[in-house]
Amino acid sequence: MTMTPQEEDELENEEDDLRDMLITDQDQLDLEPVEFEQVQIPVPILPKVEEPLKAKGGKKIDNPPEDRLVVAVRLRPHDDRKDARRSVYALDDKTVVVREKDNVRTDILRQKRVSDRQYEFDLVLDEDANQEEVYEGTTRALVEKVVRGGNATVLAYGATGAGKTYTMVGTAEEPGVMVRALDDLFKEAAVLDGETAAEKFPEEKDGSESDLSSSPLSRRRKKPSPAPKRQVTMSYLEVYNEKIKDLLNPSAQQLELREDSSGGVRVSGLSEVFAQSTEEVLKLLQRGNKARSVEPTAANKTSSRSHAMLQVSVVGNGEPEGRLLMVDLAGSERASQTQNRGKRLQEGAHINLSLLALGNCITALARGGDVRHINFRDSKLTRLLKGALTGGGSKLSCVMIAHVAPGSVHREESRTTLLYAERAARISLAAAQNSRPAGYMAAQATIRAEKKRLRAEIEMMRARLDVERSNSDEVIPSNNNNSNNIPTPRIHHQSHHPVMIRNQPRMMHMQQVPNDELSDIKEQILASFRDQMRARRRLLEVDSQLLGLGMLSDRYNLTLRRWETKHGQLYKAARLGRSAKKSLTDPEDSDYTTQLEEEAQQAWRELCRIEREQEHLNAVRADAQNDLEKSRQRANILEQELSKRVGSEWGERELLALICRVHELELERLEAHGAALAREHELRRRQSALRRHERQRQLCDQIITQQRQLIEEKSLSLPDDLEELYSEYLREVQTSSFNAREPEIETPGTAFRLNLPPIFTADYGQHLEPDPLIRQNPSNRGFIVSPVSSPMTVQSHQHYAPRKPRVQRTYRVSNKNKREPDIYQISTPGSLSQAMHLMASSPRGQHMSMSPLPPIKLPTSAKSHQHTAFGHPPPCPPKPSRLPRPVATHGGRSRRNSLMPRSLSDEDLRD
Ligand SMILES: Nc1ncnc2c1ncn2[C@@H]1O[C@H](COP(=O)(O)OP(=O)(O)OP(=O)(O)O)[C@@H](O)[C@H]1O
Repeated sequence: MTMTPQEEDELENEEDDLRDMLITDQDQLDLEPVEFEQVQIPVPILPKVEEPLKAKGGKKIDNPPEDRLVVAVRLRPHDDRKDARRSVYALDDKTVVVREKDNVRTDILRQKRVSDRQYEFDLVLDEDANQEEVYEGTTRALVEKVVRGGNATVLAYGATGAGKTYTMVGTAEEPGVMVRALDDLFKEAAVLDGETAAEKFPEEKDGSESDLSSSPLSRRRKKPSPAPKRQVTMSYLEVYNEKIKDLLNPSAQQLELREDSSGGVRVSGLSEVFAQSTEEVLKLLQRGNKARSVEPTAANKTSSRSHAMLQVSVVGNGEPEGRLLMVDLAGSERASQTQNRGKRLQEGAHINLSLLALGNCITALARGGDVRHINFRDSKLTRLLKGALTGGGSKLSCVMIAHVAPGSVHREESRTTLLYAERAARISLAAAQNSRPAGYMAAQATIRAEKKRLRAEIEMMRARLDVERSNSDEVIPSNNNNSNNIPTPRIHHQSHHPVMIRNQPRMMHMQQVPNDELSDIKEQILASFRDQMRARRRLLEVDSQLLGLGMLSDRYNLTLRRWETKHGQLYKAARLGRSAKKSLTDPEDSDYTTQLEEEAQQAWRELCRIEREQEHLNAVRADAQNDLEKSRQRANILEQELSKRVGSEWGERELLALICRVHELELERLEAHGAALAREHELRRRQSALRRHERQRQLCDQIITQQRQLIEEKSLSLPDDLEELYSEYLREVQTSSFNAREPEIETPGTAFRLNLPPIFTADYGQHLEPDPLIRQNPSNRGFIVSPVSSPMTVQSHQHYAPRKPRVQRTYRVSNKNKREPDIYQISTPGSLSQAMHLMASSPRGQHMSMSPLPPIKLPTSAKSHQHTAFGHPPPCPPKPSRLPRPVATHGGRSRRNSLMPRSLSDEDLRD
């Protein structure tokens, strides 16, 4: 879908507003803003609003769909005394309108905003809607699902003071959704228990029971069931300033989130209580609400400063556990509006940031993003809601109730809320539940659809053949290999020849049919089938290519995700925004940042290329689809013509059998293609999982290496078990990486017993040179010296030759034992740890402790090729045969810096 410039402008404005509203004083709080990504928002044409509109209430969302997030909007009562004008109206039970300020219409510079904006939702509840109507309209239908083992979520969203807590908690006289839902859960559970009991013990219904009301509830009342009952448990927590508090046990310590192996999140230590009755639940809720962080603000006298989550589970009676999550989100707020200062302002910033994180997830989900790549980790709120927004692998119903205050002073907040809700309405829960990439699903869907169509056609032809056969005494032999038992004629491959079937007398009969006519139609039909096949194959090929591109883009998206996680903003936004104007790379950046930046830029370029390619392939696909449809229609017309023109039943039957066979073969081919696609997809998926594990392993190695260096630097002693663990780790690495060609290298276990050894990475065996060049530079006597406790200092660089798969590292070593320190340079294609290993394994080196220095500043031109030895592994590891190259020097001096060394002789090391 492309947007007009006007629509783009409008979208830009809306997103700016959204951002402006949700981000409070970032500088003051030193919190990084989260950028919104551009999304396409359709701008509907607004019917003229002449009069304040009469809004509707009391409607309900029938049968809330499980495949997408359902959004309802509730308008809170408008207070005419405080604000005479309204800006939001409910047009009908599905539409809300935000009216622009009157003076905006005359403002030429803001022309793009002059039109009023109309928003469509699943349900709109105006200010006349009472608590019961809201509950009935949004949540009632979910309760039954939950009792039967389903999962459902209700989210209350809106600006501060818009009425979220009123809807969810309510008052004693007008209880809200939470209380009503629990009340109904108890009732439903009792009804179902009664039904189950009646099914299990039917005799109890006989006799005196016969006059009872047929209502299951009354049966349950009159005859208590001996069957096991469903039980309702509840837990209630709040997320306040990124801290989780148990509202049913407020004195408990702050709670932590734990992730299980399947990626699900749970709150460890959260109390879960069994509730027996609505009264009991009310008491528990009241107790929890008292413990909730509520403070008066300028916008709301009882402003909830936290997100509250009530989770109710129904267990027992052999049904799977049903769960209903009800969330009263804290209200988004503008710092200017609330006039908050200090603690309140900081609370507001936390609230806004978590809501922004939720907004980002919603945007990504609404765009159909792969769940695996959506960043739910940005806030506790999004981590807790991940399952609710993605289904967590099970069927889910999710309703968002967006709250809006209709007064004109709240216009901007209302617009933001509706924009947010509109985006949420696009979340497809079915897509989100599916962790498979869209490309694969699309390819398999095409195959499925084609197979279905072919099967239907085969069926149809078989039916026609049966009819024809019953009219004749002819028996067409069937092919035993034919899985569909379609009568199969023996076919001559030259299609213009009449088809041969076994029965000779009938052959004689067939030859009496005007052959030219028959052949001509047959030719045309076969040609149209050939066209169909060609178009279908092109379609499948394109799908396959799109699938490949999809997987590739997943890979590059992963890189961007890393960048985004590091910078806390979307890469696209950063590129398009201010920061991109100067440059994404900064000369002050660390090597890791620079490398990540380069990788992200590369990934971005690739993604742009992939997008172009995808566009092209989609056009090809559309053509192929078109061709397929056309040739199908042609074949239909020809078939009809055949029935009319071919007088011989034989001719038609023969042709039908032939087409049947062609279809059947095509069906088999499609099945094979589908299976191959599934295999290919599985292979790619595993490769991608392997890549992820490899990346995790590399990160672990880096972390361990740096930690070991820190331990050495600070001369820390370690507990025995940790030491043992580390030795085991080294043994593991060694076993998997030592090269049998290098028997002279001592095992780390013996060489490093005295000094805590640095890590060497898994590429040790491949890169290590048995005899590295070691040189000393006498001209740099003033080189940095290490602390007294660690007389030898090693500093390292990896020099990457651009576009060459060769890496050369240079290590500088200073020895403070002598009066004037010597500077050595060790050049080896191995890692620093390998160089240190060599040093340590020499008689003198064993008594030295080594530690790295901060990176040496290199000239900017060389910067992009510089990496610390502890940074990422080389992008293209060198082949062993090409490795033994010392760093490039000019007469013993490095081109890159002047610390150029003479050779460190054996004597130096021998001491
Ligand atoms: N539909 C309604 N009918 C009657 N009163 C309402 C309604 N909605 C809100 N109110 C009243 O408005 C005030 C603010 O509502 P509420 O506390 O529910 O807002 P909120 O959205 O939860 O705000 P915050 O995010 O700051 O907690 C309350 O006094 C509440 O009783």
